[in-house]
Amino acid sequence: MPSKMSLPCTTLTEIEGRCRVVSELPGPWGRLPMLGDVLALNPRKPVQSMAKLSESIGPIYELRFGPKRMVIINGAELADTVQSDSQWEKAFGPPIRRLRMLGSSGLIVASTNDPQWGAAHRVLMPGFTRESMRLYHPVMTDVVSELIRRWGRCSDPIDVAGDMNTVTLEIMARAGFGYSFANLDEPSAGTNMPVVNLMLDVLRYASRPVSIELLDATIGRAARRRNQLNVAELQRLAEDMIDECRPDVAGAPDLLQRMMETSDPETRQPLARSVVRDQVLTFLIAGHETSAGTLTFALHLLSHRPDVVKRVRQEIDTITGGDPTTLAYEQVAKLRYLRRVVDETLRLWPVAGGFFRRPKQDTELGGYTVRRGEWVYVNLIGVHRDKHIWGSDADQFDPERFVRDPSQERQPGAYKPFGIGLRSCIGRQFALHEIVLTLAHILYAFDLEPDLKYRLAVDELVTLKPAGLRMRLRSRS
Ligand code: HEM
Repeated sequence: MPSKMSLPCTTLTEIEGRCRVVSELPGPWGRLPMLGDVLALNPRKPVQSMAKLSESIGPIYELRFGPKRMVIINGAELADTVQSDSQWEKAFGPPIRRLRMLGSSGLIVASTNDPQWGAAHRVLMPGFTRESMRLYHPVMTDVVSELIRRWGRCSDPIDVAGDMNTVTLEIMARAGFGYSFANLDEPSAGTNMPVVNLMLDVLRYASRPVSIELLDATIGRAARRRNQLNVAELQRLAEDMIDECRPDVAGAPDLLQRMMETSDPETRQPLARSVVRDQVLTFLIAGHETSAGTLTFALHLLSHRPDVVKRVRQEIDTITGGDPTTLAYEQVAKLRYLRRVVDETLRLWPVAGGFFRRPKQDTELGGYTVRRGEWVYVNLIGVHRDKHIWGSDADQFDPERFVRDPSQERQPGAYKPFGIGLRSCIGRQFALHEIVLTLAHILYAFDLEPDLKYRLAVDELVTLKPAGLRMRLRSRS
């Protein structure tokens, strides 16, 4: 029998006082000297290729890029292991790290130890309570109603992702910052809203492959310059919003008024203007792109499922008596079937893609050792389609999965579209309310006619989104 020392690919590790042999993590074929696993991933679709790789390698594997190792997990049980905030913390992978160019104290990109993150987090959290959500509801309704009126006059197929970006950005700006980019009722408020294009350009630059980043100093100079100009323009826009912010007299501050008028309850200090500006940009980008992607996926899936749309309309009839334009704040939470549709959409297409964690100490993950500080990427496509949890039809769209059955409680890590722990999404309730409300209005007003030639292709611009989806809408009235 060979000794432990002669076994290939093994290391010894001490875990919970037991000494055990742990195999080295598997990885993809074709690793290049120096460069590592660059050929294993489609650089334009890293999240989808990581999920694909897990089909051949297994739910846990490593990718190496130069000296850096990244552990990828694709299963619900493994995702469970990285939940604890006392043992794991947020890590910042390439696209999120690059978004620091917009402002380093933004909630998404700042480190948890950064005092600015703590201060902004504490000041903003009350902006997402039920009371605050109640204030955003009429604003959301106004914006969506404007879109419905414009679509009602439009006979051409619509650019779904473009219009969803417009509607969610406008909701974020009006509800969060008392600012309006456009009245969506106007014919000109179509898919080419300049600020949406500006943000998409910045996201495109942030999600460019590492291999292209190497060219920044040479042929990538022009792109870098354009990105700097885009970032400067967005920062100017955020400054304008701050300048235009008026004091809250009604005792119902929006997010911007809250940041301008409230001190950090812990330090009693107000937020610095630069910190406020970083949050405005963070919320404009994080608060619209993800919701827009989810709405776009939902409309794509629903356009092929008239049976589901029919049930959604029956539910709206029951709750509102047949007029969704009167949908009140409390009624949105009662649209339970529609909420299941949204949950299922986010299961199949978790628009954030995934998130990075790192252990605070050397630790065990799925029988392998992960060293303190090493990056672990939780690939949500893999986790949310884990057949051990979701069944052999995990790739199918079935909102019934989310009917609550206490006897079949899933493990906590199995469904995490909004992230984990302390650094999970602060805008979760905002997003769910806005998405359910928007879908209720759209599905009640229009029949969705899919382009039967369209095959779903998913772009990755930091977040996931259907590419080139167009759809014809038929007014039901
Ligand atoms: C369907 C829509 C959304 C999804 C799927 C989503 C998902 C996520 C995820 C996974 C994270 C954690 C990222 C990480 O760990 O690196 C996150 C963080 C965050 N999200 Fe969302 N999000 C959505 C909508 C929103 C909205 C509407 C807002 C604002 C109103 C928002 C604001 C934020 C912020 C500020 C953070 C950073 C929180 C922190 O670390 O302090 N998100 N989101």
